[in-house]
Amino acid sequence: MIDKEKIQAAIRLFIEGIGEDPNREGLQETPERVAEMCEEIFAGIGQDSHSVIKVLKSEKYDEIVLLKDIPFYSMCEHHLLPFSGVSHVAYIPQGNRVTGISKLARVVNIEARRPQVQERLTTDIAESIMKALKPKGVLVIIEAEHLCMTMRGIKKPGTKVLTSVVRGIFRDNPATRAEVMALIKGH
Ligand SMILES: Nc1nc2c(ncn2[C@@H]2O[C@H](COP(=O)(O)OP(=O)(O)OP(=O)(O)O)[C@@H](O)[C@H]2O)c(=O)[nH]1
Ligand SMILES: [Zn+2]
Repeated sequence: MIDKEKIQAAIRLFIEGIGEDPNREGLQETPERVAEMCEEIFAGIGQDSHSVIKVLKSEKYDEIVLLKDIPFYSMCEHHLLPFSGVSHVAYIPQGNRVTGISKLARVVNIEARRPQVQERLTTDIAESIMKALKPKGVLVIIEAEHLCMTMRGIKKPGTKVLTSVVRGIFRDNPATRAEVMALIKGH
């Protein structure tokens, strides 16, 4: 649960810490705004993403399902700066255990809306789907740009970080993996 009062007190101190005046007109309501914002951007803390996945009982399908280019925003846990980009999520159902496509994007949102590192975000999305659907395989790829690498520090704008987590048949069968990679690349 987000403690808005704590966040507001912290932001007031933070404003003082950077040498600004928390009572200056433009900053007066900032602690409240940041607390409101945190409720949204950290909404995934404490949520079990696998519990949003429900099996659509009437569906009969056991081929690749791919959601491509799902946009996401997350917060780097080292610097509390955003990293964002797109994720691609694919799975192959087992025993017709298909879920609603929006649920996969919901899993991405829940896992992204916490302090994160990209590797853990990628792994947690894949494991959540494995846990809920027990599919033949899962593949998650994330392409992201990290503000902590672009606006500060090493300052390399345009650098993309790619991570992939591959489970089940996508790992064991190169032809199946090649098929989904071709779909992701748009062939
Ligand atoms: N593996 C991984 N590293 C990340 C991610 N986001 C940020 N980092 C890195 O976390 C590291 C933290 O390193 P530190 O040396 O403790 O922090 P720092 O002195 O601010 O590092 P610099 O960014 O190099 O200036 C940096 O190399 C960041 O680039 C991520 O999602 N995954
Ligand atoms: Zn960072």
